[in-house]
Amino acid sequence: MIKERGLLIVLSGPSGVGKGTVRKELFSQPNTNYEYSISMTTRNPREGEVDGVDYFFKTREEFETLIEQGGLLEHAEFVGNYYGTPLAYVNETLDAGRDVFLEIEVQGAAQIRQKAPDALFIFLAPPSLTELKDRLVGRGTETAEVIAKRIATASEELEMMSLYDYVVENDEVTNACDRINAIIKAEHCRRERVEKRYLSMLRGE
Ligand SMILES: Nc1ncnc2c1ncn2[C@@H]1O[C@H](COP(=O)(O)OP(=O)(O)OP(=O)(O)O)[C@@H](O)[C@H]1O
Ligand SMILES: Nc1nc2c(ncn2[C@@H]2O[C@H](COP(=O)(O)O)[C@@H](O)[C@H]2O)c(=O)[nH]1
Repeated sequence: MIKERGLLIVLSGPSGVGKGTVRKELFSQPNTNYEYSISMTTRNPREGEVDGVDYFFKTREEFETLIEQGGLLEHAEFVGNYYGTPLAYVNETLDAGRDVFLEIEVQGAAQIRQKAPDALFIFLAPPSLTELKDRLVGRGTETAEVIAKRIATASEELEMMSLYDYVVENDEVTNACDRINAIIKAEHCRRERVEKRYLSMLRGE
């Protein structure tokens, strides 16, 4: 029997909305049934960030070589730094029948929409623009200049919301996680139904 390929789950949304916070909460839950794909970036590590855990930190030269070699499923330049998803890890994990969870910005998500339209696309939205700004400033990890650039980019990012399968408001982290888990569960049920229908059609039933 052919092993069913895993589901590619893409969580995206503007900088500061809480993607990382929600993702960490999802992965801390006992029954999490998907694998996190660690991204590559040329950004400098923040205090406490660990290479190979939070990101694979690369130089621009290393990153550009990876692009040339076709080693990335998607990549984007975001506020002066490259970010990208390693292709081999995603393919190997999906081929093994495991779901893969990506936490990426919107340009990368749009590339995946082209390459893997059967992925599940979830947009994490802020309760308001003011709250988004407050979260970005409150995190305190970027300079005022970088925060301003990220906020300026956020308006364009919010315009991409309608291209997603689902929009989840991140009002409270636990609520957002419950909604995301419910969406993933529903998507699995939907795929099972489609597969059953297809198989019974093949059998001429
Ligand atoms: N539901 C929430 N309510 C209040 N604060 C939140 C919520 N979710 C996240 N935050 C806070 O907002 C800030 C930004 O969150 P986080 O770093 O997870 O965002 P992000 O979308 O991953 O950002 P980036 O795209 O820049 O990496 C953090 O200080 C986090 O603690
Ligand atoms: N297109 C991609 N975007 C990614 C990836 N990994 C993270 N990100 C997104 O970049 C911004 C900035 O991240 P930060 O850690 O500097 O705050 C944020 O929206 C991330 O979600 C990736 O592989 N590809």
